[in-house]
Amino acid sequence: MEEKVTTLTLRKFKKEGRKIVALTAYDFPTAKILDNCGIDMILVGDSLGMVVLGYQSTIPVTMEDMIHHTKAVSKAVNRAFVVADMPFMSYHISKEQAMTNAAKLIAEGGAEAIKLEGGEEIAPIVKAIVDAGIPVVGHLGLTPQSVHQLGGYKVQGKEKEKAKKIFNDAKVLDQAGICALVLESIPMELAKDITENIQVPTIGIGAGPYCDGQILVTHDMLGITQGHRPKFVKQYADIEKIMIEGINAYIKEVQQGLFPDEEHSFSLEKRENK
Ligand SMILES: Nc1nc(=O)c2c([nH]1)NC[C@@H]1CN(c3ccc(C(=O)N[C@@H](CCC(=O)O)C(=O)O)cc3)CN21
Ligand SMILES: CC(C)C(=O)C(=O)O
Ligand SMILES: [Mg+2]
Repeated sequence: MEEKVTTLTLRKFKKEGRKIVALTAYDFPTAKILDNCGIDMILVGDSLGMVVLGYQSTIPVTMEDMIHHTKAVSKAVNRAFVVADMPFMSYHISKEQAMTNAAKLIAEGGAEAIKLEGGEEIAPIVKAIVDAGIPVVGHLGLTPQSVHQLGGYKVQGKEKEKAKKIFNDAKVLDQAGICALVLESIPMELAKDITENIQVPTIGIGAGPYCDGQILVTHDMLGITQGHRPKFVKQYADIEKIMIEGINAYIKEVQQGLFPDEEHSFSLEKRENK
């Protein structure tokens, strides 16, 4: 197995121009498969709410949800860098609350870093968490926890002034000590500019090819997302089709009395049955 991925590895990858490959996971088997494939970073995203809990946004996701799923993921992972999203309003009320919640995701959840959304306005909180010894990943551009303020899941930073603000936020977060920065749904030119002007690696999602790494929601790229899939997603497999085939075959065999057969049943006589 390749060496454990740490914050130092991420920095080294950026320097060497080796792309950082990231995906999301919310459960033990998925995390195990991603880790065995050699994915560099696994994010327990609050997209959990939309992808596996059936919510309309990431806003209802709680600290309890995040700890629960982070535990499952961290138990599965040997090599990848495990990052957990801080959920909506878990880092805004006070520095103390933010630090307590970050600590829970690390100590109880087993994450190695936490991610939070926002720029300059949350930089003091980022710095406090980093100073406490917890690696922090930033997240700029389309920040889904602010969906109501943004007026929908729209591309951010298209206007010159907005782009300037995002660039400045990236610089401020870099200064505050983040270990990586997620850039979501921004023009590729802006992502390139940020990537070339901060010290830590950028991880893009809908942010073009010039980022130091890429992330997607695993359910989107494997084709099991129910409902809307963002435009920036490329689908690499159709797992839903495979699931439907398997489930339909099972339904048919049970209805026709073909399953279970002798091979999958126990009997008093045949001792070799497991
Ligand atoms: N399944 C899923 N995939 C994700 O990537 C994802 C989530 N859920 N939930 C949390 C956030 C929300 N994200 C989203 C959600 C929707 C769009 C979206 O619908 N975008 C429009 C583009 C709008 C525009 O042109 O400005 C699209 O049509 O894709 C984008 C990102 C990304 N994250
Ligand atoms: C889309 C990624 C970056 C995320 O924040 C999530 O999965 O929650
Ligand atoms: Mg998120």
